[in-house]
Amino acid sequence: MSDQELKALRVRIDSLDEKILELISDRARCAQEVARVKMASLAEGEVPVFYRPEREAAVLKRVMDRNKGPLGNEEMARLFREIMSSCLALEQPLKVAYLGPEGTFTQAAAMKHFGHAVISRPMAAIDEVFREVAAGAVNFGVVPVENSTEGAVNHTLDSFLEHDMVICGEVELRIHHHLLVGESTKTDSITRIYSHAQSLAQCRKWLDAHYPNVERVAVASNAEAAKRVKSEWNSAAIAGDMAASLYGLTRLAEKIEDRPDNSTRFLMIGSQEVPPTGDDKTSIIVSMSNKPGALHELLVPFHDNGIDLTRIETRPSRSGKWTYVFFIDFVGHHRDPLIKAVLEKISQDAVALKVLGSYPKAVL
Ligand SMILES: O=C(O)C(=O)C[C@]1(C(=O)O)C=C[C@@H](O)C=C1
Repeated sequence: MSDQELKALRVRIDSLDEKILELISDRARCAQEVARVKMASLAEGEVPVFYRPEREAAVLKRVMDRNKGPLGNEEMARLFREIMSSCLALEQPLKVAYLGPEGTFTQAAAMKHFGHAVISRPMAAIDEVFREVAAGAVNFGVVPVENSTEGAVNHTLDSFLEHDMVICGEVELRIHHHLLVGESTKTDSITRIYSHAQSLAQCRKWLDAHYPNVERVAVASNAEAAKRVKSEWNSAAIAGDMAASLYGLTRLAEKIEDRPDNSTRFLMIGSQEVPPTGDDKTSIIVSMSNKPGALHELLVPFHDNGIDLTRIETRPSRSGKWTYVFFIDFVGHHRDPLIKAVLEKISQDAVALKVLGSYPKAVL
């Protein structure tokens, strides 16, 4: 390519950037107008709802449907995700609590869902995220709920039994783990590997093969593991990209998770009900009386009405010895007439039924 050609292409890029800049500014002004309309149409004593997950899901889907490339759908949606995040921040800067410290996968999930224009607050434990949301100190919380290799995150499920929360979104993240070391680590003298217990479990086979005799130390989070190795010459950490760059660590080995499709699902929790989008999921908690056939009785209405169950998890109820509650996720919104009828049928047989929320299926 000649210098002349390169110059001409850059002139074109500059002119396109100017147009994009103008269009983004136009869009941002529109969002400001939306905020004004939302404020003007409030009834007496009503609180404005600026964040609209159902609309955001529709915007991202529309972008993906219309995208002709060469950028991929995910890439394009990510760019629009950030534009929308900045537009919303003009209306109302969202405060989001997540399972910290900084650099965790939960932080990455929060950014993937809300974009980077939110005010984010790391919390030391899952229960603290719930409490922060319940206290109204933040608008939303982000917590992990299940991993494709290791299963349910029980702390999260149990927290739903203790707090009244509405689930208003979900996001899935591919989890890649790396073996990380600090500048002063002597890589041939590693005697200790730190990580969160779930991550150590997700890399068990790799560790057995490569570091069979090295002590595995479970710590509160992967980011905490990364922080520790920075100052220790004989240890390594298992953590992801965010923690690696946050603490300036080097990847001794990349993508060491045992299963290449290792993913974690995260939930957005708050107090806001989300209207139907036509492509939703619902989460409920049900407790049945402790008698034979109770689970069968619970599942029949779903089967009879062709409702797609995406997950079922059992946890001790905490209100009696050997009594259990079921956490169930299924496709549909609790306001859909068919789902309404099924939930009514179940509540006739159940000891208790609580809808945790209906929310758009993860778009990104
Ligand atoms: O449509 C709205 O209600 C808006 O506030 C605009 C907008 C956007 O930028 O598209 C911004 C924030 C909402 O969460 C959804 C969409």
